[in-house]
Amino acid sequence: MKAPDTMPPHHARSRAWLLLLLVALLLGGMAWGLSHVYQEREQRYRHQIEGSLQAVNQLQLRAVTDWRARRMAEAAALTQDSLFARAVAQWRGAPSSPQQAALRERLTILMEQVRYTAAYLVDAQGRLLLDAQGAVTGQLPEPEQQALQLALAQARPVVVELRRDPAFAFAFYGLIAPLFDGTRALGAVWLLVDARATLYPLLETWPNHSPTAESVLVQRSGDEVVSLSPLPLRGSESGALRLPLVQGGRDPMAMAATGVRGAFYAHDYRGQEVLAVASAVADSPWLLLSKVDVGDAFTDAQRREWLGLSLFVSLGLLSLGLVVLLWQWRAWRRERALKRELERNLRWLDNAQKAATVGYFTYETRSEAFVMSRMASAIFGLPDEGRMSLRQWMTMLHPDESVQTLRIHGQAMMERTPLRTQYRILRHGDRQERWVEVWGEYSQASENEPLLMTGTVQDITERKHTEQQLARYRVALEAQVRLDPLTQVANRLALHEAVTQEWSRAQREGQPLALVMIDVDHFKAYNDSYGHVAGDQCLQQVATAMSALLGRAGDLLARYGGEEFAVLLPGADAPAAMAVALRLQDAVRQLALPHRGSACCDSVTLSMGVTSLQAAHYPGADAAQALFQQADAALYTAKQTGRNRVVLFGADCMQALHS
Ligand SMILES: Nc1nc2c(ncn2[C@@H]2O[C@H](COP(=O)(O)OP(=O)(O)OP(=O)(O)O)[C@@H](O)[C@H]2O)c(=O)[nH]1
Repeated sequence: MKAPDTMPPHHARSRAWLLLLLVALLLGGMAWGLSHVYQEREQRYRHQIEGSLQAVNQLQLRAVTDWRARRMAEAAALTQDSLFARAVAQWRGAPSSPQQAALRERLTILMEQVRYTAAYLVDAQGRLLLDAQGAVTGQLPEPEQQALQLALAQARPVVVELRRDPAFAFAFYGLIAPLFDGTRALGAVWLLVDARATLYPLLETWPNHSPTAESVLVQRSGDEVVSLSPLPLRGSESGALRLPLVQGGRDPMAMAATGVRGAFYAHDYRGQEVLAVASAVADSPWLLLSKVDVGDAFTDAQRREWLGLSLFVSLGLLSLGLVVLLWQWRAWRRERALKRELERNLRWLDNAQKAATVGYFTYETRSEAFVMSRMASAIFGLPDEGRMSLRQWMTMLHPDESVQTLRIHGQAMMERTPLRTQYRILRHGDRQERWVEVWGEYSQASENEPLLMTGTVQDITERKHTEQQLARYRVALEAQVRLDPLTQVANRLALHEAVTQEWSRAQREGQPLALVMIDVDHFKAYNDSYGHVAGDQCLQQVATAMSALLGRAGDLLARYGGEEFAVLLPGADAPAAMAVALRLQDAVRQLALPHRGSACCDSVTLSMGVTSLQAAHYPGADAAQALFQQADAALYTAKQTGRNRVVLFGADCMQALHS
């Protein structure tokens, strides 16, 4: 099965960081771009707003200047009106009603056409003579009196600047137009303009309605600055606003009075931050101040700006959201594919575990707990909960192997070597004894991470049973291989192995080793007399009798071949071996097996050759052959010297040995 195409965790982590960095850079770039655009546009709007306020100011300035010029021109025209002057001179010389009526009419026309509030004819001393209604009495107020003298002296109209006078309920603007009859000063016409009617409306022309916009005419008066026109934002407060220049600070009126011109920012009499434009009205002491609250002026611009920006930001966020959505969607799809792959693999692994009865587990050294797969839990006879504590596991170990198992586990953990072990457990639930084989490896992701062992566990109970049966069978088989089938004593192979083994031991321990070679006398004749089957039985009886006699550990009776036997006697010196041999001979004699074919006796007899060697005197393994040769030579001598006897190897046997 193809493994899912997964990415190593550190690669996935670094990719996530890279992505985060990119997003941060993108957002940072966007923020920088936005603030840059915002600042630039704010600057542009600021200039626009300042420009538009300046334009309004200029417009109003032009209107006010024109208004003054027109007034002056009209006054000049009156001064130049020689007909009117002559009429005044005649009326002064000889006052008559028709002439007075003509003069009144002229004054009325003047008021109606040029919208003067009042027009008085005064004499050269400033006494009031006539107005549009008729004759009047009184004296020019002081400022007008001074203006009259100046006008008469200069022979041209003189302005009496806008002011309030207790005699009038309104602020008024006055002009003194001197009249001359030739070079004789006749007096003057005092023209009064109610500023409310024609001047103030000029300051209310604003292209855009702004609740905080206002224009005001101001004039410096000594150390003060005085408002000449109403301030709508002052509300109900009436009268002129007077502001000492030393306290003016950043008041726009004070700043204008001290020479600031153009657009500037200030704090007005309400304490509001305002954008103001100040300009001087030509040929007058007036200053025109137009202002608007900064907050108000910029609100609209900001609203438009924010709208633009929010559209931009919304678009940015929308595209970012779309990218994130796309990314999420792709991640979700990839995750779903991986999940499916993982589920397939887990199913496959589960099936594989079931088929192989292999479970997998993880052992966490920090929590001292095994986290196990379903199959591993089943092997340990636990419910399908997937966890087993170290203590729980230890109590399951078979008492015979628990120490060794713990030692092997501990060693693998200490040395970080692969763990390969088999041990028995006693399951708690069903009390069954099971064999398990565990393969595991310890690992540690980093210094700070806990040591972890992952591995597999397999139930090998059946395999173990089979192995044990095989072992038993093998032992039995091996025993069979070394057993003589007829007599059930050891065969020649077993004898040779025993001789080699005992010879080595005898050499190590410095002990003697004795061998007795035994031959049934005239056995051919026995077969001939009683038959081969009887011969077999005879051999069996002889073997059984001799076997019953040998009781010492290590003593071995073997059938050497045919009717020949051998007895190996570890630790027996020559006399001891002789004694055993004689007892064996006696045991067979006592069987009293009839043997009519024997030339030496009526019953079955044995001939024996005995030898005992001190192994230390024969270095080298092959020297064991000497044992056989000597025993054989002794047996040969026994046969040669009449049979039914025991001969100890000695000098008399040497000839047989050599032959
Ligand atoms: N019944 C039986 N006879 C066997 C067996 N093995 C060997 N023999 C017989 O034992 C006889 C041995 O004869 P020989 O070697 O001539 O020796 P012997 O007749 O005993 O004469 P001596 O040894 O000189 O006393 C042979 O006839 C073999 O056939 C066996 O397993 N069963």
